[in-house]
Amino acid sequence: MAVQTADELTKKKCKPCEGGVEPFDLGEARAQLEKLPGWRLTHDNHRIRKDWVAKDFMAALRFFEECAIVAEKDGHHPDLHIEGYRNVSVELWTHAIGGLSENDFILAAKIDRLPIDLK
Ligand SMILES: C[C@H](O)[C@H](O)[C@H]1CNC2=NC(N)=NC(=O)C2=N1
Repeated sequence: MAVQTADELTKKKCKPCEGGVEPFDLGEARAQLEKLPGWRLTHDNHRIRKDWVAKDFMAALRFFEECAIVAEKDGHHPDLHIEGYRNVSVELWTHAIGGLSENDFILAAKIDRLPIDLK
């Protein structure tokens, strides 16, 4: 998969995925992450994750709601983590293929455009 800019990714819509798609290999994932500041590989390079510190608990949950709206619109869903009432992380992977697909990078780029009240 050719590397896309964050802007190019935000212009795309996630495609329904029920398997049968080859996951990104490590090289492809690393190359695409260059265009997505703050995102890193986790879970043996099968997921991508980014962390924020929200202003407070409600700001964290408002951010999660924004993420949920984008996820539902695109039909692709993040794992959402909150610890210590305001430390939030979003983790993305394509469950149907047990690894990373273009959908994960599309959603990451869209999530980066969402409003969040930071600490
Ligand atoms: C048909 C539709 O694409 C699937 O049910 C979607 C729903 N949301 C999803 N979200 C994520 N992260 N991975 C999936 O494999 C997935 N599958």
